[in-house]
Amino acid sequence: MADTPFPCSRTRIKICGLTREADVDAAVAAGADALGFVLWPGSKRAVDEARLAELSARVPAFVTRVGLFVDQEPALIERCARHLDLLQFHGDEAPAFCAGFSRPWIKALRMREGLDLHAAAEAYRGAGALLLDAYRPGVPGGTGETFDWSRIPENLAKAVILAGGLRSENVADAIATVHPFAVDVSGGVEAAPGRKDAERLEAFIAAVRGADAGRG
Ligand SMILES: O=C(O)c1ccccc1NCC(=O)[C@H](O)[C@H](O)COP(=O)(O)O
Repeated sequence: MADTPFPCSRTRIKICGLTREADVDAAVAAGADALGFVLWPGSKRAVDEARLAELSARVPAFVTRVGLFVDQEPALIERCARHLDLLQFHGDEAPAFCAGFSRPWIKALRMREGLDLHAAAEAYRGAGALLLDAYRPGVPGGTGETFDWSRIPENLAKAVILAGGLRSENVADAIATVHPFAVDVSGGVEAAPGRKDAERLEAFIAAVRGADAGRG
C-alpha cells in the first residue's frame, strides 16, 4: 500500500453526472461507491430538485449520494440536501460557506496554474476530501480533460479524489501515479453527455479493481 496520509487498499469510485434511472441502477450494480448528481443548471448533465428526489430514492444504503453545486443559493442547497449524503462544491465557495449546511462536504479544486494545494488543504480543512479536476477557463467541471497528475503532492493533508478525463484506459496509471483515496469519472463512462454506458461503467470499475489488486 502506498505511503500516503490516506492509505487505502480499495480505491473508492464515484460515478458523476447521473440523469437516468437506468444509469443509477447500472452504476450501483457495477459496484460504485458514490453517485454524483449535478444541480447546476448550466450543465448538460443537470438535474433539478424533483429529478434529484426521484433518482436519489433509487440509491440503496451504503452508496453515497453526492450533490454538485457551483456558487448556488444556500436555500436551494439545503433543500437538495434532504436527498443527499454529501455536498460537492465546484465553484468559488469559501470554506465557511461550504460548512454552512446540514451535510458533510467536499471541495472541488480545478488545477489552474499556481494553485497551492497545501494552502488549499489548510483552508478547506473542514472538507471530507479535495476533489482535484482539470482546469479549463469558464468551465466549472466535467471537461473530460486530464491534468498533470505529478502536480499532486503525496503528503497532502486531505484525502484526494482524482477527477478529470479518467477512462478505463488511463485509470490504472492514474492510481499508480497519485494513489488517490477515490477516483471520479463522468465523461469517460458516457455514450453522450448525461447518458452513461453500462459497458464503459463496468470496464472502468474493473480497471480500478485491477489496479488495486496489482498494488499488493
Ligand atoms: O459534469 C458537469 O457538467 C459539471 C458541471 C459543473 C460542475 C461540475 C460538473 N461535473 C463534475 C464531474 O462530473 C466530475 O466531478 C469531474 O468534473 C470529472 O468529469 P470528467 O472529466 O468528465 O470525468
